[in-house]
Amino acid sequence: MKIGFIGGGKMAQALARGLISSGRYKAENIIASSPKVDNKLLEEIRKLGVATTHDNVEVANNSEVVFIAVKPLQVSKVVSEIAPIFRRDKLLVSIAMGITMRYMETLLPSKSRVVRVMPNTPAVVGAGASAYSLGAGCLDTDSGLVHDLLSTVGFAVEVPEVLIDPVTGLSGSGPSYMFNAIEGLADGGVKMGLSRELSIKLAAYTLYGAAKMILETGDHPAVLKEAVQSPGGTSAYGMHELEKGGFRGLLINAVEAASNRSKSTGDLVLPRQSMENMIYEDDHHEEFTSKRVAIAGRR
Ligand SMILES: NC(=O)C1=CN([C@@H]2O[C@H](COP(=O)(O)OP(=O)(O)OC[C@H]3O[C@@H](n4cnc5c(N)ncnc54)[C@H](OP(=O)(O)O)[C@@H]3O)[C@@H](O)[C@H]2O)C=CC1
Ligand SMILES: O=C(O)[C@@H]1CCC=N1
Repeated sequence: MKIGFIGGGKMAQALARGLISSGRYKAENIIASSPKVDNKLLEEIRKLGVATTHDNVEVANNSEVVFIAVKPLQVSKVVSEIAPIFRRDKLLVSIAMGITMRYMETLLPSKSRVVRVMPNTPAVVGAGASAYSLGAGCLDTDSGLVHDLLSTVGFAVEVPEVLIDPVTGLSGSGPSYMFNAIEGLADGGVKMGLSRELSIKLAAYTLYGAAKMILETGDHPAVLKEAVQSPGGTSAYGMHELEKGGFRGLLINAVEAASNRSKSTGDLVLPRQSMENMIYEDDHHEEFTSKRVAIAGRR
């Protein structure tokens, strides 16, 4: 199986590393591209034994599975670039936040095989969580193929595309919330006299252990929580403080806000006939935001 990555950044590296270390995919069958000649990220991916190029079409020409691993606003440009050579013997797998399959399908020849995936950064250590959706042009075997590719970096599940934005708000962005949680727990440890180093380690093992218990016992989190809280004990006192601050409500809000942000990023990229109103190649944040506001105002 020949695999290509258009974009050689953090997620492409994580996925390439997983594919290779699974032993199921060979480094010599993987190629990645990025436009800059002195690209540090591309250098990193080359260290894995992966071939690199600055030519996206070369990647597509040499791959049966082409991952689109560029930032959302660059998707239009790179998919349009490879569209002239794209055939049904190739599978396009986009990991870009917010960009719908319908949009990518409009840029490609009809009946192209397109898959949309939302992975997350723990893929770097083989503990990723990915959800994927298949486009209308996909073959019956594509679900198994994508599942096999994503399983090399962790858990993978197929979902309808309408759920990809919520997945983005939860597991796609979730690692950042949890890094903050670890930092906060460690700050508490430091406040109470533990060293910074030990506090971070204890906090990380605590999240890791709690997650492992959920996955391995299959018990509901509420059951496991009750087992920690003895009547009048320390955990009930700590939990009361968290709830006074709206702990669970804040997490719900975070997932909702991030899901909506993913959806609105997709909405920004309108069908092809409206493209002349947009500056796709400019990923400057202010430009992006003001354009979004302008589009929202036109609705
Ligand atoms: N980071 C995360 O937690 C997650 C990210 N994603 C999605 O993954 C995608 C990639 O994100 P991430 O890896 O974090 O981003 P990075 O910025 O690390 O990587 C993006 C890569 O795309 C390259 N690139 C830019 N323009 C082009 C082009 N025209 N042709 C080819 N390559 C190009 C960049 O090269 P250069 O450096 O030279 O500009 C860079 O190597 C995004 O769409 C994001 O939404 C999904 C899930 C989680
Ligand atoms: O915040 C972001 O842009 C990416 C998408 C999913 C997780 N992080």
